[in-house]
Amino acid sequence: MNIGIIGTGNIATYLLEQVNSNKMTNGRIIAIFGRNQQAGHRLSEQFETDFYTDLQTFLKLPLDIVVEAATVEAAALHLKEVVIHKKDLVVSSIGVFRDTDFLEEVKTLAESAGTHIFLPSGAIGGLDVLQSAKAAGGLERVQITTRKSPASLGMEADEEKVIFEGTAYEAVEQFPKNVNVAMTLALAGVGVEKTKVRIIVDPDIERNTHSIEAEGDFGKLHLQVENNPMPSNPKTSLLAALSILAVLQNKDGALRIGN
Ligand SMILES: NC(=O)C1=CN([C@@H]2O[C@H](COP(=O)(O)OP(=O)(O)OC[C@H]3O[C@@H](n4cnc5c(N)ncnc54)[C@H](OP(=O)(O)O)[C@@H]3O)[C@@H](O)[C@H]2O)C=CC1
Ligand SMILES: O=C([O-])CC(=O)C(=O)O
Repeated sequence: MNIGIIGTGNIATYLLEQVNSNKMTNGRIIAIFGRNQQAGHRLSEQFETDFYTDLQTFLKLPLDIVVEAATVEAAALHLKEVVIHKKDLVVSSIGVFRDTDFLEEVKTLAESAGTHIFLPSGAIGGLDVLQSAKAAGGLERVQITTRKSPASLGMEADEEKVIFEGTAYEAVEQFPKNVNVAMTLALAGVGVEKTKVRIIVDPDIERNTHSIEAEGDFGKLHLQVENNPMPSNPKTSLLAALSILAVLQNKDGALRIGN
């Protein structure tokens, strides 16, 4: 499997280490696309991969799958092109699908190109439960409370404080680098308007903590993940990078676990 990555930051570097150096999948990252020349050339040398600043040249390579690990803005600019070039796609900046028309466009393009779009579970879990719970309708309520340190939220704070309460749609607009998880939850469950989000800054915690509650005909879900942040970007949890690695490991497997 030939893998390409969009982005030259924290998740991209982690995947290069695990895939190219530690051989944790049966594929190889043969190319990265980015705008940061310095980081791109450094990664290219360190992990024996090619670096491109021109998307069209990158997408002409024999890539089987492209992992977007950049930003919501970069995803909005580049995802459609990836699918038009008939590549499978893994999206990290899932907040981009807050624009549900854009999601429908990318999905329709993938259907006609015969490719697949993977939305990893990222820094949370429970998406299997939500999808099962709504399979016959009957999922009523979904809420996520995200608690992060001031460093993870990129702000100053001396005491615990609720800094946001609203819908997933509003949360992703205001915190595009911190609550992609709210968007993933919304897509798996009851949508961007009905998914409720609370964000708390807490100077006493070190882990990025996401608590999910859901209720419906199936019963109730309570799930809490306490994620270690990544050293090179404390906004991002290690589990988010691991979930992309797991997608790459499992994508072509004969056995599927979970719905
Ligand atoms: N789904 C989930 O659960 C989670 C998703 N995420 C999301 O994953 C994404 C990657 O995270 P992470 O690696 O930690 O972030 P980083 O900030 O470490 O890296 C982002 C990279 O994107 C690059 N970039 C920005 N704009 C563009 C562009 N227009 N074209 C090409 N490259 C661009 C940056 O380059 P430059 O140096 O030039 O700025 C940088 O290399 C983020 O959107 C993050 O919010 C994170 C955690 C959980
Ligand atoms: O990594 C996390 O804990 C969550 C995150 O940043 C996001 O969803 O964007």
